[in-house]
Parts: sequence; C-alpha cells; structure tokens
Amino acid sequence: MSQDHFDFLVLGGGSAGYNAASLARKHVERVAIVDGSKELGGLCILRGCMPSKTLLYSADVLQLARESRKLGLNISRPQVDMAALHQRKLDMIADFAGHRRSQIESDRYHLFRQNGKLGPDRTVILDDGTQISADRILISTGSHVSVPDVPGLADVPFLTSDDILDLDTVPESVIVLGGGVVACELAQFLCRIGSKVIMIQRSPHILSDFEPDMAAVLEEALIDEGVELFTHTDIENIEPNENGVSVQFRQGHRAVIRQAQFLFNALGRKPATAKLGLEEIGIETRSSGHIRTNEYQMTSHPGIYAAGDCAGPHEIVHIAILQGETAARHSLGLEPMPVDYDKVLSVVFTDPQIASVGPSEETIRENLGDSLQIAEFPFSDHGRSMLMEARRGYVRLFSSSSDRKIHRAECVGRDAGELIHSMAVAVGTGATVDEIMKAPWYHPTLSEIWTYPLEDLAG
Ligand SMILES: Cc1cc2nc3c(=O)[nH]c(=O)nc-3n(C[C@H](O)[C@H](O)[C@H](O)COP(=O)(O)OP(=O)(O)OC[C@H]3O[C@@H](n4cnc5c(N)ncnc54)[C@H](O)[C@@H]3O)c2cc1C
Ligand SMILES: NC(=O)c1ccc[n+]([C@@H]2O[C@H](COP(=O)([O-])OP(=O)(O)OC[C@H]3O[C@@H](n4cnc5c(N)ncnc54)[C@H](O)[C@@H]3O)[C@@H](O)[C@H]2O)c1
Repeated sequence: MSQDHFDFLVLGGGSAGYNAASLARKHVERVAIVDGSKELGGLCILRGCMPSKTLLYSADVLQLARESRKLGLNISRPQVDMAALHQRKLDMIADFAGHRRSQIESDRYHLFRQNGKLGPDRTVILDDGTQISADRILISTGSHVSVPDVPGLADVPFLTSDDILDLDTVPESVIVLGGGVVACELAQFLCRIGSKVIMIQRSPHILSDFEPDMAAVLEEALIDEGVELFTHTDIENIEPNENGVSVQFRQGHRAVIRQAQFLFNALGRKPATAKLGLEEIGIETRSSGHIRTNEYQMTSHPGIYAAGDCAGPHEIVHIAILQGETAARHSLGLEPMPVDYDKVLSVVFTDPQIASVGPSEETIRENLGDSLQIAEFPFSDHGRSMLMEARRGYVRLFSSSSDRKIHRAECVGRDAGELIHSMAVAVGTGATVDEIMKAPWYHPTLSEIWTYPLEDLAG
C-alpha cells in the first residue's frame, strides 16, 4: 500500500470525525485525520458545548446567590468577576482541548494539519496540493455561523457565539437576533452578568423547534430577569450608529426601533460544505447545503460518508458521534444499526432548563391517534422543587393505551437536562409505564416528580 493511501480517512477532526477515526482504528491500521483548523478539538470543545456550559454554570450560581433571600440567606451583592470567569473558561477549555489534541496527535493516526477537498476516486487534495487517498472517507467538516439575508446585517459589525464565549468584560447592552438555542442560552448569560439584553425573534415564540408550552416557561423567566423580548417580528433594517447599532423591526402593526452597544447574530449555523468540491464528484447536497446521506451516513458517492453538522439534520454532539461511528462501522462491514431520530434527546441549558426525548408532539398525535394518553405534573406542586424554590416548569409524559409504552417525555425546570435521562432510558428501551413504575424512586428527589404522571398513566 502506498504511503499516501489509507484504510479510513476523516476530513475534519471534530466530534463526528474524531470518534469515527477512533472506532475505525480499532479495526484497521492506517487511519488519517485531515484538519486544517488553527486549533484542534472541534466546535464542541473549543467554541460550543464546553465553553458555553462552563460560563452558564457560573451564571446559574450567580443567580442562585441573587435569589438567596428566598432560601433564608443573606449573600451580599453577588456579582461576576469577568476576568476570573474568562480565565476559568480558558483553563477549562485548555484542559479539554489538550486531552483531545494528545489523542489526535498520537501515533495511532496519520494527522494532516491542512484543509482538504474531495477529488476523484476517493482522493483528498490538501491545501498544499498533496493528494492522499483512502478506501473509505468520512466528511465531517462541521458548520459555521450563518449570515442570513436580513436587511443591513451584512453591513454592520456583529458578535457571534465565539465572541460572546470569549468576553472578558461585561457589554453594556446587546441586541440578540434570533431565539434559537444559542440565542436563549447566551442571552440569559449576558443578562445575568449585567448586560441590558434585547432579544428579537422572528417566530411566534422562542425555541421554535420546541413545543410552545416549553418555550412559554422560558419566555416568562427571561422577561422576569430583565430581558426585553420581542417575538413574531419582521426585521426591516439594521444600521450602525455612533453608539453601536440600531435595529428597526415590525411586531404586528407596530414599528419598533431598539439600539444597543453590540449586535449578536444568533441566527443559526450553516454546514461547512461549500469549498469541498462535492458537486464535481457528484456528492448530493440538500438545499440547506447539508450533505445528503442515508441512514448509514452513506453519501451518493460509493465509499464516501458524511456525519455531524455538515450532514444534519440535528446539530447535537451525541448525534454527530453516533453518525460518525455508524459511518465507520458501516464502511468496515460491521453492520451497525441504522441511525434514526425517533428517540432524539434535546436539552437547552437555560434556567429553567428545557429537555425532551422522543418524536414531536405533532408526530405522536398522528402516530397514536385515539390511544394517546398524556399526563403531567408541575414543579410548583412537588415537594423537592418547592423546598429548592425551583417552582417553574413541569414534566409531561406521552403514552399509548394500546402498547402502554412511554413515547415522549418533556421536562422544563431545574436540572431538566439531568431529569430527562430516566425517561430517555424508558423511551430508548421501549419500556412500558408499568415497567418504569417498578423502579424505586427516592424521596425527596427532583427525579421523584416523574412518579406523578406515571401513576396517572398507570391508572
Ligand atoms: C455556542 C454553541 C453551543 C453548543 N452547545 C451544545 C451543547 O450543549 N450540546 C450539544 O449537543 N451540542 C451543542 N452545540 C452543537 C455542537 O457543538 C455541534 O453539533 C458539534 O460540535 C458538531 O461536531 P462536528 O464534528 O460535526 O463538527 P466540528 O466539531 O465543527 O468539527 C469539524 C472540524 O472540521 C474541520 N474542517 C472544516 N473544513 C475542513 C476542511 N475542508 N478540511 C479539513 N478540516 C476541515 C474544522 O476545522 C473542525 O475541526 C453547540 C454549538 C454552539 C455553536
Ligand atoms: N444545548 C444544546 O444542545 C445546544 C446549544 C447551542 C447550540 N446547539 C446547536 O447548535 C445549532 C445552532 O444553534 P443556533 O441557535 O445558532 O441555531 P438555530 O437554528 O437553533 O436558531 C436560529 C434562530 O434564528 C432564527 N432565524 C434564522 N434565520 C432568520 C432570519 N432570516 N430572520 C429572522 N430569524 C431568523 C430562527 O428562526 C431560529 O430561531 C442548533 O442546531 C443547536 O441544536 C445546541
């Protein structure tokens, strides 16, 4: 075998690519990782999940301290120390990234620190013109911030999530464009550290991919904390002014103008597929730019797979890893399970947190028809959440009178991202209400809240 030919090659060494390479390396000798980023580690570690959750956790503690009087405590003037917060984030990320870098740079892999594009016959052409090839290739190039066609947006300076995660001072005021996951998590963070935050969302409610009831709880919390929230808007113009930026928009018949020191573009991400030469070798993409794959992550080109944000349909790390590993397994003849999104698990790390598992409510209603049974319980009536003063939110279960399985679960409230996992086990394994009821539930825990809707469904 030639020195520049590999058994398995990943183009992009983030969550999808690295995990696919790691799995492939257990079965074949020559595995190549091609990644041209300034720093190795991928979005999740460097500019996504880990830095954002590091900062959000501190902001949650700050808020708890601010609300401590409710708990009979007197914590005077809690406030953020931005220099220390920023340094802690840098240290945390350096640690995670260092670990990943040592894995990728180990002699288990052949690492090429350049960007690449696809050539004919399963070749990859690196930036310096070198050509390498492989029996199997995984495209896992991730995504970048999108700049949609909003009037004026392309002509004004704006911050992205990368900039917010790297702040070492508190911005005086920020207009957040969008109401997706990034917008909600980071708008609350900005508000809690002391910025005046104005949020402008096009859809009728924030988190448009989530159920309206879930979003409503968070909207109320954001407004109570001081975020000025506009939903159902239509942006007409964005322009710079001497103090920063001004955004002109309509909300119904009302014309509104808001100004702030900074604009934060949180209008979503686009797959990083434009410069890969996909069209030239016949790899199909969707209108969104995502690479079209089947349930084994195979593209339209034999021997070439795609996984993670560049393939979609979800931009979530555990899905990127699952897709990458499925591609590696399939390409090596290891007969993986096909990837299906029926049991998709989502968590939004706001406060209250928002979490769900299973198909959307609309799909469940279609699938279950008259057999659908729904039961719910509010945090405001549950002993543990009451004593924690965590009264916002609810849990809701969707079952069927015919198979008695738990098909979907929703949780909005304190630690929802942890609480959802017991129901993720139920939905993931196809457990029935009666089977889950047999589990012991400790008193008084937050988890115990699930027993109320379970008992209702059990009749
Ligand atoms: C602010 C923020 C917070 C997030 N929080 C969460 C969270 O809490 N939980 C969660 O599940 N998800 C979260 N996500 C989403 C998650 O980070 C992504 O879904 C995930 O990291 C995508 O992994 P990936 O492997 O597809 O891409 P990436 O990790 O982006 O990896 C792609 C790699 O490919 C490289 N590359 C690109 N083009 C080329 C090329 N031509 N040649 C060679 N290399 C190339 C890039 O440099 C990069 O290293 C968050 C995202 C953001 C922006
Ligand atoms: N907790 C987590 O798991 C987590 C955290 C952060 C990000 N992520 C993932 O990262 C991805 C990116 O998140 P995001 O929030 O940047 O994107 P998103 O797609 O979730 O949200 C983008 C928002 O911008 C709005 N928008 C888009 N184009 C617009 C336009 N032209 N005019 C007005 N509004 C417009 C959309 O309606 C939406 O509300 C998501 O898929 C998300 O799953 C996950």
